[in-house]
Amino acid sequence: MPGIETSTAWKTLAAHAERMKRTHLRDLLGDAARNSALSIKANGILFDFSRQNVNIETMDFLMDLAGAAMLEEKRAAMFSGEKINVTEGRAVLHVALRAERSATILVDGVNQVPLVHDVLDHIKDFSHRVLTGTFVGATGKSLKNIISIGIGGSYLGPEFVYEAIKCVPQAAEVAEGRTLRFLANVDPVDVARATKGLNPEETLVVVVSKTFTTAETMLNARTLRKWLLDGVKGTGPEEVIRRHMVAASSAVPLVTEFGIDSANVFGFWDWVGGRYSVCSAVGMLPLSLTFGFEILEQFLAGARNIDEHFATAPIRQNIPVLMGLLGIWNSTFLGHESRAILPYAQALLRFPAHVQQLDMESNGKRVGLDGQELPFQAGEVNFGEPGTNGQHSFYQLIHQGRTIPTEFIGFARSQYPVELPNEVVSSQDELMSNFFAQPDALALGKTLEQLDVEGVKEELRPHKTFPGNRPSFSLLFGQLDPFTTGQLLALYEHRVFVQGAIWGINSFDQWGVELGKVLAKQVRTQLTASRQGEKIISGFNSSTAAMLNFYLSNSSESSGSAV
Ligand SMILES: O=P(O)(O)OC[C@H]1O[C@H](O)[C@H](O)[C@@H](O)[C@@H]1O
Repeated sequence: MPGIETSTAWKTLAAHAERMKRTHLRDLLGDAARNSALSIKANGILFDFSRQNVNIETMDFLMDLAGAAMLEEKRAAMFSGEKINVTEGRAVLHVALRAERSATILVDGVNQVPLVHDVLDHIKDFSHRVLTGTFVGATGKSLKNIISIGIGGSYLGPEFVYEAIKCVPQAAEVAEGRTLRFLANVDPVDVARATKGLNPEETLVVVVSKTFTTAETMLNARTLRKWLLDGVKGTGPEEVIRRHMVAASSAVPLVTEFGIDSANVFGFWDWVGGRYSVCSAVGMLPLSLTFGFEILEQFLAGARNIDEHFATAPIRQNIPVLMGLLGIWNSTFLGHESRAILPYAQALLRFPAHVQQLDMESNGKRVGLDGQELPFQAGEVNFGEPGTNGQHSFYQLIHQGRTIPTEFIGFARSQYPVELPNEVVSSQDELMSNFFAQPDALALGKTLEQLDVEGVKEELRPHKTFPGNRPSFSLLFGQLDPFTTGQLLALYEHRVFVQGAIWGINSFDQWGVELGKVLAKQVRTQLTASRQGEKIISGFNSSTAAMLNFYLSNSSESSGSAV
């Protein structure tokens, strides 16, 4: 099939983009009919994209592009369990992780949904036993601390959801007196941070790894196995591991080889990509052990709610489809290479980091499905911080430096309202005043003439000018709770799918992370030899060899300061 760039829809959009580059959001936003057409309400969410550099015609052309890319057919293929991850021969079924018990999704003729619910039932039962003190540590103490070891997709999603849900009062109540910490980095400092102040006798370690071979995770798992064996006395090592270590993995034989009881392995399947695995045991296990399964069920229901919307809503009214098409428009047609994710909710502080992996590992590709080099760039640089913090940090660049499409995520109600008697607004209204103001500041900007009228000194006017015309969209929800957290997760997962489908790439492999791992193996071998007295560093270019020499000669305490 010829690349999407050969389609009429693509060429029409490319020509249209040249015209749209000459329009300004100041003028576009003056058209109330346009604005109301570029805003939809669905599933309790308001999605306003009137501050994108688009008019009604642009949206028509983008719909044509979706048709030319066979977006709806590709979406149906994903939902029906076709092996759309062609380079790995796998289905892509994170939607099955939150499917209703009664649903049927076949892979190789086998319904996967009952398998999903078996594991969910197992998690429900196990977390209930831990939370009620029926399953206890080897010395009889209740397991009130959880350390979840995992990296990449086995860490970022669960951490984002943990931070979001821990701010929900009902969840905070269940988690009272409990600790959940994540250990991702192989930096020994992360081990120290994760274990600091915890009693191993009261700690359950959850090893989360799809492959159970990831170097960092396995070293951290061995490190914490030793920490447990050193710290839990009076019983044999097998009992200590059986009582204090469990796993979420799709590689059950490797887990049992490690020493973890097969009864305490919570499986998932090759059709769950790491960065799409939050709704599998990867997230559900550590989070249920902290907040209880019932709260996590609401999270799954939220994700399912958006799955249904994505699968069935007409594409013009379909939030992830619109988000994805606008992503294509901004990056491919208008040339904006980055985007900023700005949740006006402190509880979403780790959401941008999750989206970073989800989007950049999925769509940061150089070839199409057919292996041909793409004639355009795929993927964007994603970054972000909660508002208003970001405003006091990098918004300067967004307002007056580069043009970076921004994504504002806000909530109508706070979980912890603060209303001081002598303040003009509540803290939530103060926060949201910024949420509503920033998109207009970016879109409308401020002209020299306005500054003149305001009496600003002439020499300062250029410095105080805001060009405006900087696109953004706004997603507004009722309240941040487990359900809306699930909705948000699924919206962004499906947006990634839409962009990958239009670009014609495989969003579900990640060969780009392999080369560095292979080279690290070579360095590891050299470091082992050097530590055993081998004087010669070989097999590296002179730059790496010099850095290794510097590292080795400064790495013992007696070698003093490195510089
Ligand atoms: O879950 P694991 O198999 O340990 O993988 C952890 C992570 O490492 C890999 O290198 C990939 O880049 C990620 O997509 C993955 O999530």
